[in-house]
Amino acid sequence: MINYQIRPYHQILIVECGEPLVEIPLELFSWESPHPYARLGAAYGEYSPYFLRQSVVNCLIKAQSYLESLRPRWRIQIFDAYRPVAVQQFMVDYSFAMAVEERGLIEAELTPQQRQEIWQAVYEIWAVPSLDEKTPPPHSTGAAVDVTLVDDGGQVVNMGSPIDELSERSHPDYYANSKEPAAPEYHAHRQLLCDVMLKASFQRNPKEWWHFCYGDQMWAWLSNQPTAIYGRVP
Ligand SMILES: C[C@@H](N)C(=O)N[C@H](C)C(=O)O
Ligand SMILES: [Zn+2]
Repeated sequence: MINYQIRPYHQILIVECGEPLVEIPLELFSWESPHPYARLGAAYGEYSPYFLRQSVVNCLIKAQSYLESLRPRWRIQIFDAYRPVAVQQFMVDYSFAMAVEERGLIEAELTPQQRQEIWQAVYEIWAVPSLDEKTPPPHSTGAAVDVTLVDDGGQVVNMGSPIDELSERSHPDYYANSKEPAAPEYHAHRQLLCDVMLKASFQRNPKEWWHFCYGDQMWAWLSNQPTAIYGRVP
């Protein structure tokens, strides 16, 4: 295994609590249809991407209600939630192919160094599609959710970078010290999202402004819990 694929949260023991995956009550939230990864051809099988563990859905409902108390009629937009390992693999491969194309390269002609640099960029933000039960990708546990905000006029709020961008702009505090004129606005939006999610017991991925979790290994690691309560959904 290459170094950049090892995550510190993978050392956390999983004591699976057996809670079911349930459908997110989408009427309370904003969401995209068709789902962004399904549109690319990702196959979800038995569940849709809009499923999460029961307690995670409860937290998400709390976050929505905190948001409304601060910003009436604003909505949390659910970009992605449950993701089978096969979809994780599909998106990692897609992301690699896009990164090759953006660099003006051809996959069959990549040097080992180019290949390694691109995989490193991909795995900066994507979890490895591991089938090992001790190291599940966060979304395959039904404990992770990628979200943004929609304002009272129904517009997606500008966070300064799109979800899933392979760049430093994805770092939650990227705009905290930026000189860009709109930086304070972007940072405030990211903070608002983070505040309502953390108040509802989620933790935020230190590398992505949009990824939040409750009950998985990343959450346990970030909140100093001895164990995670959700492993890969069977
Ligand atoms: C890339 C993003 N959509 C995401 O979900 N990243 C985390 C780390 C993951 O792949 O689980
Ligand atoms: Zn995520």
